[in-house]
Amino acid sequence: LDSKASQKSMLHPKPKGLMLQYGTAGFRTTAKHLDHVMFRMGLLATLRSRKTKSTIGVMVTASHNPEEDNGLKLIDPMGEMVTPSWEGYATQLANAEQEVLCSALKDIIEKETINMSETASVFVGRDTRPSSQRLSQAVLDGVSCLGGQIQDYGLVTTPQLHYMVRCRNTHGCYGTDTLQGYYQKLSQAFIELTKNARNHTDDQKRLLVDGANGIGALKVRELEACLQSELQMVLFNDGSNGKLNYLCGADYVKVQQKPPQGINMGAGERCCSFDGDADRIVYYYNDSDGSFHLLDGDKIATLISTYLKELLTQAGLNLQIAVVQTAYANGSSTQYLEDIMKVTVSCTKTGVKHLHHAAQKFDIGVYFEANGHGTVLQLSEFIRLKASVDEKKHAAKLLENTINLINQATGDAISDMLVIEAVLAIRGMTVQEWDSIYTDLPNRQLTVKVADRRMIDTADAERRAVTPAGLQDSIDALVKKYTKARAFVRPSGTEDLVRVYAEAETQESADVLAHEVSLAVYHMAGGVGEKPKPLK
Ligand SMILES: CC(=O)N[C@H]1[C@@H](OP(=O)(O)O)O[C@H](CO)[C@@H](O)[C@@H]1O
Ligand SMILES: [Mg+2]
Repeated sequence: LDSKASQKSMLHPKPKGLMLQYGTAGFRTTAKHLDHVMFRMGLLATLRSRKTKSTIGVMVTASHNPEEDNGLKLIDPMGEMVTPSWEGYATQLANAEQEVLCSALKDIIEKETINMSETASVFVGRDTRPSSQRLSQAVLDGVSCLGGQIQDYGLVTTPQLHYMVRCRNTHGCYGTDTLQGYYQKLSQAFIELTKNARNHTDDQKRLLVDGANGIGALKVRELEACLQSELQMVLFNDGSNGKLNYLCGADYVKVQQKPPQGINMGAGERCCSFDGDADRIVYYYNDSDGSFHLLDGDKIATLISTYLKELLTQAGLNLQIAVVQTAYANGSSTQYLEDIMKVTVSCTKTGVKHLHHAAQKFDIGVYFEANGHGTVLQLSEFIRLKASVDEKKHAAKLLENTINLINQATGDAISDMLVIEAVLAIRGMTVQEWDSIYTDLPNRQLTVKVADRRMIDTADAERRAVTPAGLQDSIDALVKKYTKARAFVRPSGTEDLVRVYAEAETQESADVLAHEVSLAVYHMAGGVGEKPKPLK
């Protein structure tokens, strides 16, 4: 075994000195540097599979990042992200120099007392990046090198692979582990939910979809065939000529606060954007006066939690529903959920794994990052659908179908889109009505380059900077100058920079505050390069 692993690993050599870290959402860097990481993660996934006696997933993708990048995400047995202690192993294994790779492997096997004669099973998927096929081949090499069984799903969205893993390890209780099984489960639930919906006119059924020139676009096409025209999607940025994530996709729309290129929006038309691996979604529309309105993860969480809360009441179920957010959640959304909806709101660090974990603590946990990554957890365990009164029966049926529509393994742009479309149809709500539930505080996100972003340490779910000394005091003093203002800074977990967030009563104040805070970071936390310039 040893000699096989070391021989094979020679075919996937590690560039000497290259150090990478399993970050907020896995490995991510320029595709050229990833071959050895892929091979080694194939090895690691096989160990993880033996350890858990379950199927493990490996997804090759760099999500919303540029086409030239790539990356990898490891998926644990229930379809969730890999557990933190194994993220540590992933980093160790990725960084081991060639000569010590085998002993690094042995260390893990010993520490975790892994029985190498157990069978191992690994599911592999990839996005549409040009480098993904070659890199996923390296993963497969790693798996077969340690004798693991492989199922290669080829081109799938990240959440589809999470779904497959969950299906396999729950022995069919969650669904069938094929693409057809995925489309059928979602589309049946969607059709059940919407077929008797009040205002499901052709107008209401129309949705413009920006596929970010990625995998989401391909998969929307496949889904479409199963929806029996209950949803009429018009697809833009389908990858036929544009570049992946370039001037389009959910991240671009959220950060730039403007529509993607390549979409043809009529006034009031409902539009959505996926990111490059289709695990995020944001909605938006243009007013009749041409002004752009974004409905981000916070608006989505509000819509879904309000709908679920109402259904629970109608079904006579007394369950605690909570919304989990991060510091990036718009202050208006938090206020609306807590004060008007009387829903518990909890705030965690950035990164889906933190939100997912926090959401598991409630009967029903709705979690969304402001950028549109999120889902709902634990519906099925708690809802016993034994309603007797007719009205209750109806609500219970709606709940049952809603559960089937949700990908509980992870945030899923396709599933979230169908949930949102169903809720809007059931409530007979336009995108403008949804938007007007509360009004976002104007906000701005900026980034600052510093010599070492680890200089900044945060506390209180990243809302306060503990180091460098004095930085938080400066931020507090700046925030005080504006009405309804809030600002915070944190080191990114995926890029070598510091992120700055500010919100305030007017866009102008939010912009100025974000710039002032950027300057404070630049001066106090070792900024490099040009001083941050004010926004125009
Ligand atoms: C402000 C922001 O959007 N941050 C993103 C980004 O993390 P950073 O740690 O901020 O780089 O990428 C993560 C992975 O995709 C995502 O979970 C997170 O929400
Ligand atoms: Mg993504």
